Amino acid sequence: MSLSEASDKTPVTVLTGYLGAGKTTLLNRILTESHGKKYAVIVNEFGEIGIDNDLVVGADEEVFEMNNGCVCCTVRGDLIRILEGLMKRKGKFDAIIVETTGLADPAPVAQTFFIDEEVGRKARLDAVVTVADAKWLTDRLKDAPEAKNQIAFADVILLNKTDLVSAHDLEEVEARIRGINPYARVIRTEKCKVPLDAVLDKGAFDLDRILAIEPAFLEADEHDHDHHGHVHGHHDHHGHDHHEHGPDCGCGHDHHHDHHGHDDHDHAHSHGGLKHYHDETMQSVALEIPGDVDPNKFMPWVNDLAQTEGQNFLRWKGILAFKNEPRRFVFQGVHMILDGDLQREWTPEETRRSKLVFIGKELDEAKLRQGFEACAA
Ligand SMILES: Nc1nc2c(ncn2[C@@H]2O[C@H](COP(=O)(O)OP(=O)(O)OP(=O)(O)O)[C@@H](O)[C@H]2O)c(=O)[nH]1
Repeated sequence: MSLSEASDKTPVTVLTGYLGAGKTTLLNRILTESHGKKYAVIVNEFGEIGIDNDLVVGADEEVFEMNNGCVCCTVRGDLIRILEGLMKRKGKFDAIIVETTGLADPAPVAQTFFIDEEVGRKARLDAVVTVADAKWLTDRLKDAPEAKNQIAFADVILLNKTDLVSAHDLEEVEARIRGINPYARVIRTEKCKVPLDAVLDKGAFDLDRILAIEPAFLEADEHDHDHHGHVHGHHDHHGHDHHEHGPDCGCGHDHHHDHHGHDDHDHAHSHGGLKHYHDETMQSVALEIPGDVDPNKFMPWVNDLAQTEGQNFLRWKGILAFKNEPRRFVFQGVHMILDGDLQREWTPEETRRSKLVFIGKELDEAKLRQGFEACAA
């Protein structure tokens, strides 16, 4: 991970969600609303002729398609080429939206913005937005590992098609989402009707908000601390490979991360009406140091962590106070790929503190905490 400035990079929104959830509906909304901005749209149709292209409206926007191969390998190459082409014409648009296929794992798409130096200098991953189908999500969480990953991965989740379910069922499905990803902002929508500033240009993944609300949700459940990152010993690793290739394709992506849908034994707890589901295959850990960290300790620690544990981290993010640094260090990771920026200065009203959150599988909270605390300045 290297240090760079975030300021004038083009924001990129990665749009994901299961088949039929409403991604195209959202995209059309973004492109037709009068916002005075120009978006370049990259549509990834997984191994088929892109019909989404025809469905996307908006005369001014340019739509690029990527049609070939596994998103994790060949498509990353395609994406880099398209992005580099776009960057050469910088100034013609304000932001980039990448719509991923309903089946794609968003990780390799998100990682592209950290991995490729040229792309990373000019574009920044703004947020991963997942559209979830209120009617079908609960079923898909049982039978489609991709659906769960997309929820776990998200910064913003549109819980769409609210017109198709009862208020009770909506509560249920939102509680399931929260059990997988307590950090995403969940917005209930019909036909993806949402103020665009809720999904676009969130900046650093809405990190302030995430880290501010953070343990409040989790700690509502005082009787059971282990959902912070309890390591469950009975995961079924069926090793099903949902990609066309084996683990040695060299793309650095985790091809064996799909637990095989045996996760229907989530625990539900109820506290004052707020139902809690703890997803057994997806956990989150939030860590805080009430002060500065030493970058000379932190950087080697996270880089090492990325190598050794990165497979299990879907997303990790943080805001850190580095010793003798007036600016906040904002950091994000997708599996073993990391990115960090020195951003705005800490304001006089803010207490300098350092926070990290992890969303992933088999997180060893005690070990992560110990490692992070050893980085204190
Ligand atoms: N009832 C209802 N239908 C919706 C809503 N939002 C979208 N739809 C419909 O759901 C269908 C799928 O929506 P799309 O936007 O094409 O979904 P998608 O995620 O792009 O689908 P794929 O490209 O197949 O992955 C369309 O017929 C939409 O009109 C909603 O809030 N309520």
